[in-house]
Amino acid sequence: MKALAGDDDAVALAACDWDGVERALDAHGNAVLPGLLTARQCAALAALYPREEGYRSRIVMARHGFGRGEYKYFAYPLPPLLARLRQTLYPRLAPIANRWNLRLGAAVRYPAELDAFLRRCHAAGQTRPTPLILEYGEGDYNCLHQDLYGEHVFPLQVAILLSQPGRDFSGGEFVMTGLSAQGQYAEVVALSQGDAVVFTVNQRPAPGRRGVRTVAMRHGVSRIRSGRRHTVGLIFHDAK
Ligand SMILES: O=C(O)CCC(=O)C(=O)O
Ligand SMILES: [Fe+2]
Repeated sequence: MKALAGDDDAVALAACDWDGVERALDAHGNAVLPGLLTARQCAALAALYPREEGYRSRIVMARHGFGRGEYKYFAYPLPPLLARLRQTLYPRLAPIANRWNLRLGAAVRYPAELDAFLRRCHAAGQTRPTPLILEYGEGDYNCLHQDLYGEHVFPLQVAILLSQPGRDFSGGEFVMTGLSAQGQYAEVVALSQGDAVVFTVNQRPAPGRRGVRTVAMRHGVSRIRSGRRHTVGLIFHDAK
């Protein structure tokens, strides 16, 4: 077996400025992990899209009112790189998720390891894997949404841009909105190929006039102006 520590993504994760990530998540509800994947890893993942095997379902977004474009949910076992990233990202994010719940007055606490959290999901009937790969062509977009799949929700998720902006596609920006008592705002998260964005699934705490304010977040993708854009999404809770 290839040594975990020798893999590019493990090195990239270890090199991340996790204090900076935590500060950005607290301030904005999203944070970029630059260069999480190499161009070669991105290309290898994007090349999985047209394959028949390895998936549990394919969703044509326009059929469900989700926007335009399509995506596929991976089946278990996940591609090894994605399984490893889901396993190694989770323990970095669980302490942040727990601190957020404390501030929001939510009783749920997340175990330190992904396997323990997935056992909780599976016991509640959330057994279907949620990691996914998306493909957008010219004119496609992803409506603002929240990836909630049942009672158990891990409050942070990750998306990785596999395509190179300017070369493979134009437009197609990752966007987030936040809604609170202080109004609604929108944010564009600039990503390069191989960058990951960690972002709020549902609600996040923010400083308010009287203590903590709850900000309800949604994410989506603006219209692809030209070319083709692929992303991978890592959601930590499984689906019913
Ligand atoms: O394509 C994107 O950048 C966003 C995909 C998405 O909605 C997700 O990963 O949950
Ligand atoms: Fe999503």
